[in-house]
Amino acid sequence: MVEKRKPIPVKEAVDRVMKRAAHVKSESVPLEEAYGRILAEPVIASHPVPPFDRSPYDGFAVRSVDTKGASGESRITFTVMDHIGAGTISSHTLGEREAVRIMTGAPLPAGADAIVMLEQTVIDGQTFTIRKPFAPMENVSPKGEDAKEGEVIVEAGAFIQPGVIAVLATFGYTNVQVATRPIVGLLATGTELLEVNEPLEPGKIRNSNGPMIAAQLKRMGIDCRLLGTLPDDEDACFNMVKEAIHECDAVITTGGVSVGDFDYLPSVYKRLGAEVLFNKVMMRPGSVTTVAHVNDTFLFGLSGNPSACFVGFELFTRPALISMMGNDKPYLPYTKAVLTADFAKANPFNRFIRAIYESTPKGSFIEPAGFNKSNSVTSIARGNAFIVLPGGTRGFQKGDEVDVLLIGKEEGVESWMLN
Ligand SMILES: Nc1nc2c(c(=O)[nH]1)N[C@H]1C(S)=C(S)[C@@H](COP(=O)(O)OP(=O)(O)OC[C@H]3O[C@@H](n4cnc5c(N)ncnc54)[C@H](O)[C@@H]3O)O[C@H]1N2
Ligand code: MOO
Ligand SMILES: [Mg+2]
Repeated sequence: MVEKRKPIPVKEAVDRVMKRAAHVKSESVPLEEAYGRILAEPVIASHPVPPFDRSPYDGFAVRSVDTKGASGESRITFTVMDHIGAGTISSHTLGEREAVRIMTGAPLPAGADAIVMLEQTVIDGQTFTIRKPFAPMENVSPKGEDAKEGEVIVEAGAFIQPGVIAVLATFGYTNVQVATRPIVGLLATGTELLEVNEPLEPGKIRNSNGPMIAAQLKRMGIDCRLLGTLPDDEDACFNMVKEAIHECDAVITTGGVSVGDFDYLPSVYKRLGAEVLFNKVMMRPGSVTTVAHVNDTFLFGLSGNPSACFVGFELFTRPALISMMGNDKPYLPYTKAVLTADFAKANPFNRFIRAIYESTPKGSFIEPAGFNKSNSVTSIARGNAFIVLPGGTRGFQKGDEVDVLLIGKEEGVESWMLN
């Protein structure tokens, strides 16, 4: 008899996966390799930024007290005693109506408490005049204005984007403590599968899911262990997965998760004694996506159908792996957009339509990315987002506002916004 599966809502499925996403360890990496990793320690300012009062302009450092009373009719004259650029310290201490010619980034000389921009002066040899008074600290970039010593600048768990790299460099982190990347094994199953370099044969197709998933992982900065391609053979699949769970934090398979005569993943999970978190989700495509857990290893049983496989990864595998690295923004960014084409089909379950999203000054628009069945490979190539239509609806028209999840963004968001 065909196994009867109980479908659960997408949100419930996402929650069940996320609850099991345990943190991986951390490791130290050189700063040059830290981009794209997840911080395992907060970045704390080890000194004030800037570390000294400095000039934000090319100009003259003066004592504000000497500028009192300056006006167009009564200009005040200063004598230039020294000349410094960024990186150099003046040994001169300013006396009455003395100035140091100073360039952007250079520390204020002793006695100085204001900067006159070059454009605010009339220069004559070693002297210049000004026509307005300057307040104490006017045009000065004071020590600590950007960061105070001891301040937490970036929290642990943050995605290391180029700005975080800049802050790490500022504070002299030659090495950074980051979350280790989960070790992920990837296995494609299917007797019909040919390798990419093989010519087509009757009844066969090339394995496109394997390379696609490897690229989805790569987009997250995660390399995978390629476990190859296996025919629909229960023992072969069982042995491969059994071996892989000892070495991997997650094993991703594609194919063989439905109820067909050659769909062996359900019996593989049973033989492994794995806890199946779910094997039917109220969504299309990807309804048969199965997630299981055994010996601290996730088993992501993604569907063989390419679009279903892609959606299953983005909805379940991706946030789980991100959360395992301690990042608290694991979910796809959510937004809304206006449909620019009708979508007449009924949606018994939540539908995730591969779509082309565009944000313009006139608003955000979205259209399905062509042929959109579960077995479509082309719509994945054309899309950059999912249109999400709620289950139990039908007949969305051009002009309707729909829910959208954005794909391929460097950083995600903190919560899953849909049901
Ligand atoms: N009686 C039922 N039949 C099916 C059901 C169902 O509920 N009852 N579910 C359907 C749905 S929905 C999906 S999705 C598929 C899921 O199938 P499997 O995950 O078991 O995957 P396979 O049977 O192995 O293959 C399905 C399809 O995908 C192609 N495929 C497989 N692997 C790859 C790959 N690596 N690269 C490219 N394409 C791949 C395969 O050739 C098949 O065409 O089941 C429905 N059936
Ligand atoms: O899992 Mo199937 O793709 O629902 O489409
Ligand atoms: Mg099948």
